Amino acid sequence: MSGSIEVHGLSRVFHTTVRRPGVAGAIRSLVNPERVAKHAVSDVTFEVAPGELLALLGPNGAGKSTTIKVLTGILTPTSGEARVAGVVPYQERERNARNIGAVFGQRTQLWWDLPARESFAILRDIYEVPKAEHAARLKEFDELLDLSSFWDTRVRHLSLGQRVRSDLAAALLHDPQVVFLDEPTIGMDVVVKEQVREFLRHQVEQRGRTVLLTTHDMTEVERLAERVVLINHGRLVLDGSLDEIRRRFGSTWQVRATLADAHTDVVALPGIALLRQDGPQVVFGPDGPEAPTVHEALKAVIERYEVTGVAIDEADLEDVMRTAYAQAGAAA
Ligand SMILES: Nc1ncnc2c1ncn2[C@@H]1O[C@H](COP(=O)(O)OP(=O)(O)OP(=O)(O)O)[C@@H](O)[C@H]1O
Repeated sequence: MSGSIEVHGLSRVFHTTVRRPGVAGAIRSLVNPERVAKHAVSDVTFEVAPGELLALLGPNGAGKSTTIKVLTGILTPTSGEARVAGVVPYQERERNARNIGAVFGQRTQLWWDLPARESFAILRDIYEVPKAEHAARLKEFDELLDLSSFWDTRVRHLSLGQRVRSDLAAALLHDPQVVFLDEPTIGMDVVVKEQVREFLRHQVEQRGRTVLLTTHDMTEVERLAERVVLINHGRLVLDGSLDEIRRRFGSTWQVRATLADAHTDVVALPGIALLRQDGPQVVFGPDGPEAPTVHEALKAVIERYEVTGVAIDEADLEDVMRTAYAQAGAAA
């Protein structure tokens, strides 16, 4: 489908040789190398709808970059299949390259010794973008990313934040439907991070681009993604909303309410336990694995009781993800 990402039963195994210890071991490794198989991605299936931003999450070494490399046509899967905007990326690399933009936060795709603006012009020629279209898009990107203050400086002299903003513009100048971002804001200061997030939101909401994002920054996930796919040890552990992740792994919220009438008979609600009552002050918490999210609980409490004030305490997403990774790791 146009603009969608489809991944079905995707697996990628890397074969590496291990060196045996000691001199004798090294000689034996040369004569008879010991090969080990690393299952970087195992039977992963998910889809991203056109115009959706999905965060692909997981601890270091989970298989996120390997998945993105297959989807950008850099790697061929060992088994399973993938389609990006209807194209099998590793079979039709050039066609796929026209439909996608990719930014890898850890390395640049720009010409190191050229000013970014010259790289943009080269990319315009490579992708055969009409001049007026290119100029209009560059103007839009400049307004959002403030590129003109540094686009005449050689890329090797740019700060990290300036370089990644240039990379983002370069990746999107040919107007791709699908964008892959592998840790785009890694190492950036908070102001530039926010600018980049605003830009990405604009690209999804106003331009309808499909974005697959990997990040270890949970604030980024909260700001940008409605849906996340969580992988660990190469296997898909969860595909759902942030609320579902919170519900499964972050059951540490509390809803504190002040009742209008201190004599109200307070009872537990479905999935919500009454933790404490002290006169008009009542505290509710989650009851069991099927407990609602803190926002659903808040709604249930104020619908059921007449209250003069409420407050919520919520586990932050970093804590929730730590629990998710630990539990997923144990299960994998
Ligand atoms: N070319 C390769 N050869 C051998 N093993 C590899 C290769 N590329 C990746 N791996 C292994 O595959 C696993 C998944 O790596 P990948 O880079 O996809 O993880 P990741 O989720 O992107 O991690 P991070 O968050 O640290 O970037 C790791 O164990 C890694 O060592």
